[in-house]
Amino acid sequence: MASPSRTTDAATDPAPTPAPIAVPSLRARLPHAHHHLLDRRDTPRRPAWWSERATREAMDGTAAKPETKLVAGEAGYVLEDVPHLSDYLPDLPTYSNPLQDNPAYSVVKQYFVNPDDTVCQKIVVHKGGARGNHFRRAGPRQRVYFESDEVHACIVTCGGLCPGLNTVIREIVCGLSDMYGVTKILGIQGGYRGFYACNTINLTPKSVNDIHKRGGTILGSSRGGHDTMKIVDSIQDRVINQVYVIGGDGSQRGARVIFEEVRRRGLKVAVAGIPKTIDNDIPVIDKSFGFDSAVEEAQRAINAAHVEAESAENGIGLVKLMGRYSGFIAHYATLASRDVDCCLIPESPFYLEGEGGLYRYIEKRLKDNGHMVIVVAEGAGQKLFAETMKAMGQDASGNALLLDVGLWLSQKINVRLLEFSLYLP
Ligand SMILES: Nc1ncnc2c1ncn2[C@@H]1O[C@H](COP(=O)(O)OP(=O)(O)O)[C@@H](O)[C@H]1O
Ligand SMILES: O=P(O)(O)OC[C@H]1O[C@](O)(COP(=O)(O)O)[C@@H](O)[C@@H]1O
Repeated sequence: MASPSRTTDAATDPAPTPAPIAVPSLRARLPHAHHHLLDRRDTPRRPAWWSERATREAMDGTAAKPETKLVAGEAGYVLEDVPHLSDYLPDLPTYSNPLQDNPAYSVVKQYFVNPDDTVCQKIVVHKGGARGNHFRRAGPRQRVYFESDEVHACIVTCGGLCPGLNTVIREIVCGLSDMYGVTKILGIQGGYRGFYACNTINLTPKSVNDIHKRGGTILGSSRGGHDTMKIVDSIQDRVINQVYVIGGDGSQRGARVIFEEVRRRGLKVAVAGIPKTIDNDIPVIDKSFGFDSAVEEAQRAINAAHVEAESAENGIGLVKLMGRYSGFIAHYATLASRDVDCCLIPESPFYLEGEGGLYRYIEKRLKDNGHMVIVVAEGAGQKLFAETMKAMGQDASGNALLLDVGLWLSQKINVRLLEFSLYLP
């Protein structure tokens, strides 16, 4: 996507010499927690969200087909339901929700989520059309399946980092403790392998009080190491009955197989997945946590690139942002910043040469404006150079590692600029 051109009188200036592309190194300037936005090659490999790998696997035909719990209704209504304890333990007793003792309870009209509430996949439908796919609405129910003093919960964070992980951990601990009267909450350290290979820590509202001010996850995270049997053995040995998994698509697939094993063993263990993606590429939910921070931080990088580009004749600021398979961070940061001339995202293929190509556009912007800022999402243009560079392989969780579009593009543009300088007016 290219933003509208800004016109200046730069074109009337004497022919400037092309400046090298400024790829601002903001690592030193940004708070530690945000370095990954710019270049995270030296940080633990980050995840791919379900839409990424699921899409890829669906395309390669390698996707496992888990059984989906479908409930058909009238007029084409289909509920894609969540697997639940009561599917295989039908006679479980239920209890009234302790939230009824919450001071807020009496003053709010519709306090609990109606068990039949669903969220529809498509907002826009035709009046005569089918009602389409729906999903179970999340939120507190009037009746619950655990008594407060029976609950032994655990929390694990897996896969890539995302701003807000500690806030989510804190909210689970404080919510369980203060609102549901739960006293036993374990933190599993180091991701899935922590169930069988690491220590656990007791989590209390006091111990998590300040953690939301820190980046990363206080529990640590990891890729790979999902040994379902060992994990469920550990859950059984520790008499855990609620498992909260905070993580991306890989983590949620892991949570699903844990639940399938729990079901196979007939255990009364609830497994809850809290979706994490910095990319905000999950349909149905309003916004994924961490996305706003990412966009905000990205704008700082763009701003710095703009300052550098503006200070050099024919300066180009090239900012590589996160986004393997989705350009939301790049796109939103571009729209918010107003300093970006061109935004390249994975969803929209681009090419270099010829009419409508990137080179022509760069030449025009430099002629018109004397400098420009390009934002490129990490996954943009991969097809363009995949053949000329060596494939990078996979990370420990099986996510494909991407080639560095930032480096490739800056080299390409630098070479082109040298040629371009030959025929600048
Ligand atoms: N299909 C799967 N089955 C079981 N575990 C999985 C699966 N895919 C990923 N995992 C596990 O989930 C964890 C996180 O996955 P990863 O892809 O690294 O990050 P993310 O959850 O952020 O996508 C890893 O420990 C990985 O081993
Ligand atoms: O650590 P890596 O492999 O460079 O991961 C980078 C990729 O992970 C992502 O951040 C996705 O992670 P999420 O799990 O937060 O959605 C992409 O946007 C990004 O391009």
